[in-house]
Amino acid sequence: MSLPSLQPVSRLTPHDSARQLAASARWALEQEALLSPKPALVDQRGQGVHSDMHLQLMLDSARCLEPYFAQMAAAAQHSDNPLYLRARLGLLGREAEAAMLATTGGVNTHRGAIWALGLLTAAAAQHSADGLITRTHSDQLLHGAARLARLPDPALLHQRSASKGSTACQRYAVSGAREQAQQGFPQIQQQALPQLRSSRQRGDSETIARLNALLAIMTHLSDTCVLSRAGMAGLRTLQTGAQQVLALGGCGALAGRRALLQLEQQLLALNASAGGAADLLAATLFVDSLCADNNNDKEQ
Ligand SMILES: CC(C)(COP(=O)(O)OP(=O)(O)OC[C@H]1O[C@@H](n2cnc3c(N)ncnc32)[C@H](O)[C@@H]1O)[C@@H](O)C(=O)NCCC(=O)NCCS
Ligand SMILES: Nc1ncnc2c1ncn2[C@@H]1O[C@H](COP(=O)(O)OP(=O)(O)OP(=O)(O)O)[C@@H](O)[C@H]1O
Repeated sequence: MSLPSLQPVSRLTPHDSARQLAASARWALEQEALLSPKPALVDQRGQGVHSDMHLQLMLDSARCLEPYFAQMAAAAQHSDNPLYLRARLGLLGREAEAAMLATTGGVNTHRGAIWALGLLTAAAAQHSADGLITRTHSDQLLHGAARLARLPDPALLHQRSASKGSTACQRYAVSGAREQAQQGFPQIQQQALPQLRSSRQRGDSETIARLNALLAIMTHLSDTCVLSRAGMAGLRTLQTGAQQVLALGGCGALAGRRALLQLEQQLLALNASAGGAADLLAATLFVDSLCADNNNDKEQ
């Protein structure tokens, strides 16, 4: 499952580049699902705490979302009215959620990921004028997605149904998936990308670098998946445990790996898993694969 290689730009039509961005978004979701061992999440070892999910379901879900990401990219290429584009993305995002639920038999495999990757795909497409995917800086891409996320979604002006995420945000007075995007994905910018790149630089394998990036996200994220299932005590356990793994040298060090497995046991006991952090890791891999400021030499 290798990263769809970026074609020589002169051969790309706008249609091709929208498809290529969508392929990269799907690739990022697949890489996140396959990455192992992720504490208490679905991975190649098993289901973690998710009795209703398994690896093949995550991969099927990623595949069914690809055409929606392509439509989001195409919408961004063809619209010069930001308000119209935001409305269109909301529509496509909800269609993508419906397709996901139809594919998985009603299981929420990727709701948060559709939101983050949808916005990032659209922002990347805005940088692909005339069909050329311009290699941009990650800050620019994250800020572009944030600008879109801050625009009003007309479908939500009059009614917004309560979600697990919004209920957790209110109950614990924290910000959730919506604010994470509106603020320019601070956990991607400040924790995940720097950790991914510093791990690579010190010679960690790509798998270890990605696991360390996931843990870096966990150290600061107010993950509403964890809050909904295990409350503030569960979130503290996650954040402290992730900090501990990184302080012990990360997942590539023996002490760090032991701490990671210990964290997993704690999360399993709490029935908690960091789905929001997993979504942001997929978004991180997508941004990293597109941006000129990466330093990766990927082993696939
Ligand atoms: C914004 C969304 C994610 C709503 O999120 P909300 O916080 O209300 O909670 P909900 O329980 O529906 O989903 C939250 C999901 O986000 C992820 N998540 C949890 N915590 C966080 C966090 N702090 N940061 C980022 N992601 C998180 C998890 O995967 C979780 O399952 C989304 O459902 C939405 O509004 N979709 C509409 C479609 C749309 O506008 N799309 C446009 C761009 S594609
Ligand atoms: N590898 C993964 N394993 C599990 N969840 C993941 C993974 N990658 C991303 N996620 C995210 O985690 C979320 C699922 O978490 P969770 O099961 O707590 O949510 P829910 O369906 O809203 O709640 P519940 O299962 O309690 O009804 C999905 O929206 C998905 O985006």
